[in-house]
Amino acid sequence: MNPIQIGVVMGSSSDWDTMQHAVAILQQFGIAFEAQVVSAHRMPDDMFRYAEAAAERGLKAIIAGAGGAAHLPGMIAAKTPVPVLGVPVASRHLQGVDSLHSIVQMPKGVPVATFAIGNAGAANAALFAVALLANEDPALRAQLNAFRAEQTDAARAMTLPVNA
Ligand SMILES: Nc1c(C(=O)O)ncn1[C@@H]1O[C@H](COP(=O)(O)O)[C@@H](O)[C@H]1O
Repeated sequence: MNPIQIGVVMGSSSDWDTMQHAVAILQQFGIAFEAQVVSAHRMPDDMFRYAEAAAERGLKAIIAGAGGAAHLPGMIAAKTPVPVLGVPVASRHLQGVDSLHSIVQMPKGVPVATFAIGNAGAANAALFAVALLANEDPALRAQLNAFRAEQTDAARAMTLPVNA
């Protein structure tokens, strides 16, 4: 079996609706990944252990999704040199603006690559992880190029009611 390359973590199982879009992309590209709930707030010791072990375990990137006071991506980034891709999950009361601000406003020196709120952000975080891996993997690069070409064809084929 291929060693796990990408870790997907989220603060709660309630984030799955969003984070499944990251997982779907990783599956589509055949990336070996793991997905689990790890909360900085509710299970800080587990979160520290996960982050501390990530580099040695060979993870190439960690996609971390959380909502509200979304400290998970930043706290993981504080404990590992492995690149952390943060996904703001839409929150019930503030629609994810709180999540976005919590993730994006990291202090200088501890970066988290921050994506858009919600499903598209989750998918893009996974595509970004694929792009990172593709730097060292020509077959994966070809797969990514094919994905992009399909997307271009689909956009070119778009029609509008006014032209029908
Ligand atoms: N932001 C965090 C963290 C964290 O950052 O450690 N742990 C849980 N949460 C978030 O709390 C929200 C509500 O969680 P529940 O639905 O379990 O109450 C979720 O979006 C989760 O990411």
